[in-house]
Amino acid sequence: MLIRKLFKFENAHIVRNCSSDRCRRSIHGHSYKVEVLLEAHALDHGQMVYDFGLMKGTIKDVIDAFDHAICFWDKDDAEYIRLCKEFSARWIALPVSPSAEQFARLFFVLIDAILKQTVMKNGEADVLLHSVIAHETDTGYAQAFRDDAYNPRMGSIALADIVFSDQVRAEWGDPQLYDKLQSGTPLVNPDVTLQVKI
Ligand SMILES: Nc1nc2c(c(=O)[nH]1)N=C([C@H](O)[C@H](O)COP(=O)(O)OP(=O)(O)OP(=O)(O)O)CN2
Repeated sequence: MLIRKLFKFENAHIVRNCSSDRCRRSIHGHSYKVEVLLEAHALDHGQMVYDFGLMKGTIKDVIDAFDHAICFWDKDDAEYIRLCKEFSARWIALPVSPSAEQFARLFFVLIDAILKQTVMKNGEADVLLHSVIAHETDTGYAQAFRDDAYNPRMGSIALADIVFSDQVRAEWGDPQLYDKLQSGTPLVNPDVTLQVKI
């Protein structure tokens, strides 16, 4: 069974080397919508694949980091990168270009790491990230599956190569969030008291 939760953020970028002229050499923004699809073959004690409420913890925090930020490819022109950092407190350096395709892959890698480190407390069984859909506009989206996220032919994405500005990190409920994610620190879900014996 699949469940899906939708997240939203506003973000600015340039996508170098693309065919669309407006896209490749003018900073522009999008109101992104990100669909996170989780898969399981059994249900938790609440008879859910994974409580939507739990997805509003670390998963939401990581996606929200991209809100009101500028993203740039770390291979972009050094002066452009310097100016992005100078004029925007919220910036994110990426190891890949910020196309819809790469956003879908980036979020897959980030959320996959979160789920792998999450200590589930309510009987959740084999919850896996199925795919991530990144809507760049109302009419265009990309969907990344596991094979895409870790496909070196599409560019390698390591957590250490996604760099969040100090301002982005400071605005997290837990400013150590990304350090914890990189070091494999367990992310423990809240304990649950069962009202009905099973
Ligand atoms: N496959 C992709 N194609 C394009 C991407 C992308 O990420 N993946 N990105 C862009 C630009 O960022 C552009 O801003 C969006 O392009 P487009 O869909 O053409 O935008 P419109 O606002 O013109 O959309 P309409 O709904 O068709 O008006 C370009 N291509």
